[in-house]
Amino acid sequence: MQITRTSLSGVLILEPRRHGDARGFFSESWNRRTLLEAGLDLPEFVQDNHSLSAAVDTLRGLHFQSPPHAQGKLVRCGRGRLFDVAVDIRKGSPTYGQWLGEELSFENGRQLWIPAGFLHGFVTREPDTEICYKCTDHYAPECDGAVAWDSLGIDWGLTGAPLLSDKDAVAPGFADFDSPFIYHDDFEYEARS
Ligand SMILES: Cc1cn([C@H]2C[C@H](O)[C@@H](COP(=O)(O)OP(=O)(O)O[C@H]3O[C@@H](C)C(=O)[C@@H](O)[C@H]3O)O2)c(=O)[nH]c1=O
Repeated sequence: MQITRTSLSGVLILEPRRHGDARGFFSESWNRRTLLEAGLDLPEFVQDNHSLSAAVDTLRGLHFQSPPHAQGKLVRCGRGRLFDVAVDIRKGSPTYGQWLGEELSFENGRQLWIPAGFLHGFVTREPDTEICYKCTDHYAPECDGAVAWDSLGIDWGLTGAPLLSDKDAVAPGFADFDSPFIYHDDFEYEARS
């Protein structure tokens, strides 16, 4: 398991080992003990999500759930290829309002750990792309929120107009967004030697 820090404290790239053989590969896509041994103690996951986006340039986001149902998400791509985006919305964070994007694909098996306190969204780069993510809290529609995908200057790498949900098409811009999250400095991951 390779764990890599990113430009946003708390957001990590995880690359589980793939055991290839004549049949294909085997990979432990989630193993709490392996991560603990690597020095990473993630919160408990209570819900797994899986969605299919049929068309290229399907864009879902940018989403969050407010406390008390804030969600950390461990994201991977089950099929196809997508560009996954996290935006720091922790008030007082040195990187507040900054975003990062990572390509997650079936091919690269990469995962993105996005703690609570971030917006999350993605755009598909291949047809019939599937995303799978583990969440640290249950779906709570009353705490569900969205920020307009095009209000943060994110380079989504679109090839045409994005396909959006009705909800995402009318989401408020980041300038009008009052984040419910406060920064606290305990997001650093220290690899154990
Ligand atoms: C998110 C969610 C939706 N639903 C329902 C509500 C609705 O009828 C249908 C589709 O919901 P949405 O349009 O919100 O789905 P979607 O736009 O895919 O929402 C997801 O986007 C990505 C970027 C995230 O980070 C997720 O947390 C989630 O917000 O599924 C659930 O039953 N459970 C859930 O956990």
